[in-house]
Amino acid sequence: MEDTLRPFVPAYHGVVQRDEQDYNMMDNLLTHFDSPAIMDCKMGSRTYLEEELLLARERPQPREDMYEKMVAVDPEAPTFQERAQQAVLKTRYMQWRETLSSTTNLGFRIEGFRKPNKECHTNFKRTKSRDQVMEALDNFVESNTQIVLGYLRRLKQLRQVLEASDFFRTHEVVGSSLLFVHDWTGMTGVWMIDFGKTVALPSQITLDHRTPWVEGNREDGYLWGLDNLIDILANMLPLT
Ligand SMILES: O=P(O)(O)O[C@H]1[C@H](O)[C@@H](OP(=O)(O)O)[C@H](OP(=O)(O)O)[C@@H](OP(=O)(O)O)[C@H]1O
Ligand SMILES: Nc1ncnc2c1ncn2[C@@H]1O[C@H](COP(=O)(O)OP(=O)(O)O)[C@@H](O)[C@H]1O
Repeated sequence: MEDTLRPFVPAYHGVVQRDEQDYNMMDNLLTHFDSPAIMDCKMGSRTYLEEELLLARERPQPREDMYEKMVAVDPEAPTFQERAQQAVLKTRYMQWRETLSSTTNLGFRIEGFRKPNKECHTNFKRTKSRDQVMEALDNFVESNTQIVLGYLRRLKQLRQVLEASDFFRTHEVVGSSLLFVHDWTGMTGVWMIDFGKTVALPSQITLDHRTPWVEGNREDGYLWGLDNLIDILANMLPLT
């Protein structure tokens, strides 16, 4: 990854083997915080790669585990055929999760957060509207304006860097998260994590990450989501 993005990703220290398993070594982003609050926001308007969609068409592999996860949230969600199979395709499950949450309408969703007292909040599968998202963010920052300002500053810097980045322009970035961290001293940080589904584009394609996705254009809605996230945080500030 290029130099300009380096302050926004954990430093990577290669692969290590433990008990015949490979592990990616990277900096612990929580090191300099004191009892931090942590939030994971999954960015983008789409959470599966275009190549996953093609594969699902060529070799459909219905998933029973995803059917179970689906009915646990909404017993009415499966179609007649899915009910008969007691299984759903991964892309169908992912699309259902996207429309249920704010991924489709805002281009990001809250996956979960942990408060400094270690209380975990992970029940955001149906957190969809602007107001619902704002309420959850306000809970995370405990209505602290200084924390919101710190996050806004950092997110605006990240947006500037991403808009000018050749790496970003030439990669489809799907399922990647922003990790938000703050503590009682008022220190804040935001980093990009989880690049498991970040793929280089063919040389003739570049993305602006804002144009709506239609199959084939590879757009992922990352910057559109970041715009919405910045806008929502800015609207949480008291009027001056
Ligand atoms: O969040 P829930 O509803 O449980 O669904 C999960 C997440 O979407 C995972 O993405 P992430 O790891 O980014 O959170 C995804 O892994 P992938 O990133 O591999 O697609 C899982 O797919 P499977 O690993 O195939 O089950 C899927 O089951
Ligand atoms: N460099 C890091 N420093 C501290 N915590 C991290 C770091 N990377 C990931 N995490 C924590 O681990 C969680 C899962 O990370 P992620 O990269 O999404 O892994 P996975 O794809 O296995 O879910 C994040 O939400 C965050 O809380």
